[in-house]
Amino acid sequence: MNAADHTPQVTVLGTGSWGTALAALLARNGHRTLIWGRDADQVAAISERHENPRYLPGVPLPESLAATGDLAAAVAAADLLLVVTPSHAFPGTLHALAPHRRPHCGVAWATKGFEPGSGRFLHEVATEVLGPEVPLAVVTGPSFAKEVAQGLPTAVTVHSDDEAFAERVADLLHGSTFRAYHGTDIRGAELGGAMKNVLAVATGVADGMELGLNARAGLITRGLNEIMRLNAAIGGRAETVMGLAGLGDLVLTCTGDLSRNRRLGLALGRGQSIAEAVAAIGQVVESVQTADEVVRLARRHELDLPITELVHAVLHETITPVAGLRLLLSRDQKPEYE
Ligand SMILES: NC(=O)C1=CN([C@@H]2O[C@H](COP(=O)(O)OP(=O)(O)OC[C@H]3O[C@@H](n4cnc5c(N)ncnc54)[C@H](OP(=O)(O)O)[C@@H]3O)[C@@H](O)[C@H]2O)C=CC1
Ligand SMILES: O=C(CO)COP(=O)(O)O
Repeated sequence: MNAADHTPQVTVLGTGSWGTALAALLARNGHRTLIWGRDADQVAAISERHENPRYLPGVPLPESLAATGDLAAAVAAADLLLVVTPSHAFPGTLHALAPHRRPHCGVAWATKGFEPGSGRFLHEVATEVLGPEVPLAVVTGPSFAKEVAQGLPTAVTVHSDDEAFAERVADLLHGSTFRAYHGTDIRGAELGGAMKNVLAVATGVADGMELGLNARAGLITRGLNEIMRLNAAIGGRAETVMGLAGLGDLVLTCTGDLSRNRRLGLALGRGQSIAEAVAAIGQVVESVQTADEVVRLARRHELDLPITELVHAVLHETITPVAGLRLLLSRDQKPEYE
């Protein structure tokens, strides 16, 4: 965004619930905003009816929000790109945008997760695909798309190795009901956003089994401990875990029924199958893939993360939720902090 002679053009990639909510926010903040989606019907609905009936039904979108199905043109027009496709589509989205990106255009993403199959952080994927000179940032924190789209108060955080870029992205998002903080711990911020999705399945399972509020609080707190330990191992900052990207998003996702990851856990705790539950949710449920990658990362660092391991085993159907929680409760007594 080096163009002093025009207001910056922001292109959001992904017409799912979060991409649409963020694009609407940017447009309402007065920025020239274009959203790209792969589904022609969704693009037409956003352009013509100012609604995304598939992902945010009933929520009016600003008329100033433009939509397109032409990825090359959408990227070529952008001074800032905001990628909001799911983690499984993230590497493909970056490869698709790379040839069309203008040299000054930084890339941010609001995707939560890791590269499937390798466990690489998304900023590592982005650096490899785009090169080390491109400013990169992650937008993360406790933020249900529906509430943001409805204009309800929300706080997020934007992290980048390039502090000025993090601040610029946060500036574009910040508004009267949307507080955007910024920081420079991209690893810790990405880790928190990914891990909370896995831990939300565990609290969902416990709540689905009606194990009570004590169990829920215990799981959230011990889950936080798992984020703290893995975060220390990967070189993230401790304060990131205690902030919006860690504790904030963990609490939201473990307790809020708008969470798809929590809802997956609730369904499993009530005896439904994973396939049934995911189909009923009808949107991306990142934990299904992220659990594999967190376990891979933890094992690489020789860390024992029992709640994460339990969710991983439940999602692979190698243990039932009931047997898994019994196993968790029967673990040896130990100090609270190691
Ligand atoms: N929803 C929320 O409240 C929040 C979500 N996030 C994160 O944002 C990311 C996106 O999630 P969200 O918007 O909620 O997901 P949704 O399930 O609401 O939407 C997913 C969107 O991604 C599109 N998509 C899927 N695969 C591809 C692909 N290969 N290329 C292009 N587009 C693709 C889908 O298109 P199609 O309809 O054609 O399948 C759909 O538009 C996730 O990582 C999530 O964790 C973060 C914070 C809040
Ligand atoms: O990341 C989110 C809120 O911050 C959305 O959580 P779910 O993907 O579980 O719905």
